[in-house]
Amino acid sequence: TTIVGCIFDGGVVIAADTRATSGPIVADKNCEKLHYIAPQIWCAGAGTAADTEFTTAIISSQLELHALSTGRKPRVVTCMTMLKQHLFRYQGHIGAYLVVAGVDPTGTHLFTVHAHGSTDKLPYVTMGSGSLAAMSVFETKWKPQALSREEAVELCSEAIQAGIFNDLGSGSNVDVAVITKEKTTLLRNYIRPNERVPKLRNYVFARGSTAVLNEKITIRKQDMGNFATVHD
Ligand SMILES: C#CCCCC(=O)N[C@@H](Cc1ccccc1)C(=O)N[C@@H](CC(C)C)B(O)O
Repeated sequence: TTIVGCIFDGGVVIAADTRATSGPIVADKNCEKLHYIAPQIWCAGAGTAADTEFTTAIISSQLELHALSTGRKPRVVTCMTMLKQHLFRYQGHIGAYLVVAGVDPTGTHLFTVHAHGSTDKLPYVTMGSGSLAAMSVFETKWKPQALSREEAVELCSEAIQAGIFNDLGSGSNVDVAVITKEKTTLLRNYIRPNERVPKLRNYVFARGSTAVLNEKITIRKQDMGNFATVHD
């Protein structure tokens, strides 16, 4: 997996590839790694598919109950804290490596949460087996000046593509989610760089397509008797 997150002036972008693997086998060529937590909080997941799916669903549910009991909009830091405490309790046995991003009344936030429960708060992050390929893009192209929405989307898309093309654990398509104060936009399969083109069913070549450079006919000794002696 390659997953990334990047803050821009007005919100935050997260993106992911769509490959699920089981050893050397591609188990799913177009799976979803961007998970809904709350209207303006989304999570990208790497690691064990089941663990990322269930962990985000459980915390999404708990966060909704928390928002209802407080009567306030859910905060990204609350989501991050619930995730880290859950994962720490299981001492890393829940293989969920998450990028948590969103906008709440306190502002725009981007965190990473690792399976053992450690967290980081940064302006751009990468996770998964393709994270080094993706980080090479950020370390080369990211700038401290505020990025525009388009710049952030392009940068995240390029970082994911670095993972898709250089990491065997990543592949297929690019999914993107753009979260702003106004709304969240999920761009499923934003880029499809590995479309499978229809294969030609049959290959017919005209005679002479391949030049015959020389011909050599050998008759076996024991076959010599099989030819009538021809005299003019
Ligand atoms: C078979 C099957 C379904 C997917 C199995 C499955 O979790 N694959 C994992 C790799 C893995 C991990 C731990 C045990 C085995 C296999 C996988 O593809 N993880 C990607 C993210 C998830 C959300 C798709 B990525 O991190 O590479």
